Amino acid sequence: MSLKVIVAAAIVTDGRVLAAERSAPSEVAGRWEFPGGKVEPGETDEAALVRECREELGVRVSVGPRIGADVPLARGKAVLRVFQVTLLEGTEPRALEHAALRWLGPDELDSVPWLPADAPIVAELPALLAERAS
Ligand SMILES: Nc1nc2c([nH]c(=O)n2[C@H]2C[C@H](O)[C@@H](COP(=O)(O)OP(=O)(O)OP(=O)(O)O)O2)c(=O)[nH]1
Repeated sequence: MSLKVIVAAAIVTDGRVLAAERSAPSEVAGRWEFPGGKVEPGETDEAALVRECREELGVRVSVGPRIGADVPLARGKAVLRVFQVTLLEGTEPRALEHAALRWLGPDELDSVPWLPADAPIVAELPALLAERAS
Protein backbone atom coordinates (compact mmCIF):
# COMPACT_ATOMS: atom_id res chain seq x y z
CA MET A 1 0.00 0.00 0.00
CA SER A 2 1.34 3.41 -0.89
CA LEU A 3 2.08 6.03 1.71
CA LYS A 4 -0.81 8.40 2.32
CA VAL A 5 0.10 12.07 2.44
CA ILE A 6 -1.91 14.47 4.59
CA VAL A 7 -1.17 18.07 3.62
CA ALA A 8 -1.92 20.87 6.06
CA ALA A 9 -1.79 24.66 5.92
CA ALA A 10 -0.06 26.93 8.41
CA ILE A 11 -1.87 30.11 7.32
CA VAL A 12 0.12 33.07 8.56
CA THR A 13 -1.22 36.64 8.64
CA ASP A 14 0.34 39.56 10.55
CA GLY A 15 2.53 37.31 12.67
CA ARG A 16 -0.26 34.95 13.72
CA VAL A 17 -1.11 31.42 12.56
CA LEU A 18 -4.59 29.97 12.08
CA ALA A 19 -5.45 26.99 14.30
CA ALA A 20 -8.60 24.95 13.76
CA GLU A 21 -10.51 22.81 16.27
CA ARG A 22 -11.60 19.41 14.92
CA SER A 23 -15.27 18.59 15.25
CA ALA A 24 -14.95 14.89 14.27
CA PRO A 25 -14.28 12.00 14.61
CA SER A 26 -14.91 11.73 18.34
CA GLU A 27 -11.36 10.46 19.15
CA VAL A 28 -9.87 13.76 17.95
CA ALA A 29 -12.79 16.19 18.40
CA GLY A 30 -11.62 19.10 20.52
CA ARG A 31 -8.01 18.74 19.37
CA TRP A 32 -6.52 21.53 17.25
CA GLU A 33 -4.82 21.20 13.88
CA PHE A 34 -3.78 22.97 10.71
CA PRO A 35 -6.56 22.87 8.08
CA GLY A 36 -5.91 20.22 5.44
CA GLY A 37 -6.54 16.62 4.46
CA LYS A 38 -5.55 13.71 2.27
CA VAL A 39 -3.91 14.23 -1.11
CA GLU A 40 -6.15 12.44 -3.65
CA PRO A 41 -4.67 10.17 -6.34
CA GLY A 42 -3.27 12.24 -9.20
CA GLU A 43 -3.37 15.47 -7.20
CA THR A 44 -0.30 17.53 -6.31
CA ASP A 45 0.31 18.53 -2.69
CA GLU A 46 -0.30 22.17 -3.61
CA ALA A 47 -3.59 21.45 -5.41
CA ALA A 48 -4.80 19.37 -2.46
CA LEU A 49 -4.04 22.22 -0.05
CA VAL A 50 -5.82 24.79 -2.22
CA ARG A 51 -8.84 22.46 -2.40
CA GLU A 52 -8.89 21.73 1.34
CA CYS A 53 -8.61 25.45 2.23
CA ARG A 54 -11.55 26.19 -0.07
CA GLU A 55 -13.66 23.32 1.31
CA GLU A 56 -12.86 23.81 4.99
CA LEU A 57 -12.44 27.60 5.25
CA GLY A 58 -13.98 29.12 2.11
CA VAL A 59 -10.74 30.94 1.23
CA ARG A 60 -8.38 31.17 -1.73
CA VAL A 61 -4.73 30.70 -0.81
CA SER A 62 -1.23 30.73 -2.14
CA VAL A 63 1.00 27.83 -1.07
CA GLY A 64 4.53 28.62 0.07
CA PRO A 65 7.46 26.54 1.35
CA ARG A 66 7.22 23.55 3.66
CA ILE A 67 7.62 23.77 7.42
CA GLY A 68 9.71 21.03 9.00
CA ALA A 69 10.00 17.44 7.80
CA ASP A 70 7.23 14.88 7.15
CA VAL A 71 5.75 13.70 10.46
CA PRO A 72 4.86 9.98 10.54
CA LEU A 73 1.18 9.23 11.27
CA ALA A 74 -0.91 6.07 11.66
CA ARG A 75 1.96 3.70 12.47
CA GLY A 76 3.92 4.74 9.40
CA LYS A 77 1.08 4.37 6.88
CA ALA A 78 0.70 8.12 6.43
CA VAL A 79 2.67 11.32 6.84
CA LEU A 80 1.71 14.86 7.80
CA ARG A 81 3.27 17.50 5.53
CA VAL A 82 2.75 21.14 6.53
CA PHE A 83 3.22 24.16 4.25
CA GLN A 84 3.33 27.91 4.84
CA VAL A 85 0.21 29.35 3.25
CA THR A 86 -1.01 32.90 2.73
CA LEU A 87 -4.56 34.12 2.15
CA LEU A 88 -5.45 35.75 -1.16
CA GLU A 89 -7.86 38.68 -1.41
CA GLY A 90 -7.94 39.40 2.31
CA THR A 91 -10.98 37.17 2.88
CA GLU A 92 -11.56 35.87 6.39
CA PRO A 93 -11.55 32.09 6.94
CA ARG A 94 -14.84 30.60 8.15
CA ALA A 95 -15.20 27.37 10.12
CA LEU A 96 -17.16 25.43 7.48
CA GLU A 97 -16.06 22.04 8.88
CA HIS A 98 -14.26 22.87 12.14
CA ALA A 99 -15.76 23.56 15.56
CA ALA A 100 -13.78 26.81 15.90
CA LEU A 101 -10.92 28.81 14.42
CA ARG A 102 -8.38 30.91 16.29
CA TRP A 103 -5.46 33.13 15.23
CA LEU A 104 -2.51 32.44 17.53
CA GLY A 105 0.48 34.69 18.09
CA PRO A 106 3.90 33.28 19.07
CA ASP A 107 3.07 33.43 22.79
CA GLU A 108 -0.33 31.74 22.31
CA LEU A 109 0.78 28.58 20.52
CA ASP A 110 0.50 26.48 23.68
CA SER A 111 -3.02 27.74 24.47
CA VAL A 112 -4.79 24.98 22.48
CA PRO A 113 -4.44 21.17 22.64
CA TRP A 114 -2.84 20.37 19.28
CA LEU A 115 -3.04 16.91 17.73
CA PRO A 116 0.09 15.14 19.02
CA ALA A 117 1.68 14.78 15.58
CA ASP A 118 1.68 18.58 15.16
CA ALA A 119 4.15 19.17 18.01
CA PRO A 120 7.33 19.31 15.88
CA ILE A 121 5.66 21.71 13.45
CA VAL A 122 4.28 23.96 16.19
CA ALA A 123 7.82 24.09 17.61
CA GLU A 124 9.01 25.71 14.37
CA LEU A 125 6.39 28.44 14.45
CA PRO A 126 7.72 31.04 16.90
CA ALA A 127 10.73 31.74 14.67
CA LEU A 128 8.60 31.76 11.55
CA LEU A 129 5.96 34.07 13.04
CA ALA A 130 8.59 36.49 14.29
CA GLU A 131 10.03 36.62 10.78
CA ARG A 132 6.58 37.29 9.27
CA ALA A 133 5.28 39.82 11.82
CA SER A 134 4.51 43.22 10.34
N1 LIG B 1 -5.65 18.25 8.45
C1 LIG B 1 -4.83 17.84 9.41
N2 LIG B 1 -4.79 16.53 9.77
C2 LIG B 1 -3.95 16.19 10.76
C3 LIG B 1 -3.12 17.14 11.42
N3 LIG B 1 -2.40 16.50 12.37
C4 LIG B 1 -2.75 15.18 12.32
O1 LIG B 1 -2.35 14.28 13.05
N4 LIG B 1 -3.71 15.00 11.34
C5 LIG B 1 -4.34 13.71 11.02
C6 LIG B 1 -5.76 13.60 11.50
C7 LIG B 1 -6.37 12.66 10.49
O2 LIG B 1 -6.08 11.33 10.89
C8 LIG B 1 -5.61 12.94 9.23
C9 LIG B 1 -6.33 13.91 8.31
O3 LIG B 1 -7.58 13.46 8.09
P1 LIG B 1 -8.76 14.42 7.59
O4 LIG B 1 -10.02 13.81 8.06
O5 LIG B 1 -8.49 15.85 7.94
O6 LIG B 1 -8.56 14.27 6.03
P2 LIG B 1 -9.65 14.35 4.89
O7 LIG B 1 -10.45 15.61 5.11
O8 LIG B 1 -8.95 14.17 3.59
O9 LIG B 1 -10.49 13.08 5.27
P3 LIG B 1 -11.82 12.49 4.67
O10 LIG B 1 -12.88 13.13 5.50
O11 LIG B 1 -11.82 12.85 3.23
O12 LIG B 1 -11.65 11.01 4.96
O13 LIG B 1 -4.37 13.51 9.63
C10 LIG B 1 -3.17 18.50 11.03
O14 LIG B 1 -2.49 19.40 11.55
N5 LIG B 1 -4.04 18.80 10.02
